[in-house]
Amino acid sequence: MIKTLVLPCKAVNLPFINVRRLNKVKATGIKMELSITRPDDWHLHLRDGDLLQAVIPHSASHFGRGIIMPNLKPPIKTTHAAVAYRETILKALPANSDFTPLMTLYLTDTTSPEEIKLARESGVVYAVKLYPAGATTNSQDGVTDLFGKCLPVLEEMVKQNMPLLVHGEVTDPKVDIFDREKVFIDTVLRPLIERLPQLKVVMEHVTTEDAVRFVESCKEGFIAATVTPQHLVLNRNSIFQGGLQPHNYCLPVLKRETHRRAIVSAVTSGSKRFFLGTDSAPHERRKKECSCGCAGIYNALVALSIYAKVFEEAGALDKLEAFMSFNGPDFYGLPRNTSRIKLIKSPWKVPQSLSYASGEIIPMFAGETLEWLPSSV
Ligand SMILES: NC(=O)N[C@@H](CC(=O)O)C(=O)O
Ligand SMILES: [Zn+2]
Ligand SMILES: [Zn+2]
Repeated sequence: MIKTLVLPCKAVNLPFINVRRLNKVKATGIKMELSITRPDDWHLHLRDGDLLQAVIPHSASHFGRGIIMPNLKPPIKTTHAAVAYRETILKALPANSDFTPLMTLYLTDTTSPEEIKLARESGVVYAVKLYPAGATTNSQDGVTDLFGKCLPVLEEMVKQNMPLLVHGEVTDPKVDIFDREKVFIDTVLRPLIERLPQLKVVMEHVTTEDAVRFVESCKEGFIAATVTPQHLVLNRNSIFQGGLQPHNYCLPVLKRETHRRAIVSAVTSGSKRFFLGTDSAPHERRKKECSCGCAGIYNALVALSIYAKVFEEAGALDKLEAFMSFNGPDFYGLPRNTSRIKLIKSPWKVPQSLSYASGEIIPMFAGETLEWLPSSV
């Protein structure tokens, strides 16, 4: 018998659901289903061109809204560009999708306070993204000196109540890659918050116990963090398991098991400071499987299944909905979604690869069987 743990749900269409499989589940009476408020993705790379067309149905089928990262080539540095990119995304959405892209601006050394006012007035830009120059994919135009170049902009962001989203790693090549998040907290984030305590900051894709402790130590409602599926289920061994695994390479790089456990404890504790941000970051296969592969894991297909598994294994399924669907909008001051989705405890196989016009994408956990199937209601 199927056991519904939460409340009744309205229909949503998820294109990759296999209805025959669903019927089989019901027929054989496999376990349970969860009904939860439709989640949002507070950290999403949708790219542009063919890749956008290929990936957008996956996110749009699961999520109500997505914070869209601005690290395109060229980056989305102005409100004008953000408005145009939003239009492109809306055009690429499947028919009948009501997915809402929440746009962001890419902070540079020369972003003006005026641009922040324009962003706020636009009504479609919800945050500004800090990429330390050289820290990650397409961050070349990022910030070289936050305190030296960006203080007037950050002060305007406080006035406009515009959150700063942070890729929290220093770029000094002398700092060990596994320590870059911790050093960033000590040398940039803590001083920033002391200087501008009213600034809202999201520490994106936290990967260490240090980051978890730091976020927990800050004032609730001002500092929060997104957490990816990969940093909840993989540790740094996964990058080297049986040979080099380019599809498990992302930034900030996966860390030790102790860090992974600290992140799991934090999110499953029920703290409001942590919320879902997949950091789904597609790259064409040849850009991952080459001598200098790109950082980024494509997890849009599997994210909800993985989050559910993590909360289930921690005995914290009752906290899953807040992490997925409440903490994010509450932090951003936006309404929670009103529609619902189901997660059904039923095995499903992740495709080996996804073909699209310019090549293929290898999804996270390609070819593996996962347990929780996101479903229409
Ligand atoms: N996370 C990643 O490894 N890559 C992201 C950039 C980012 O979020 O840092 C990308 O755009 O590919
Ligand atoms: Zn990042
Ligand atoms: Zn990202």
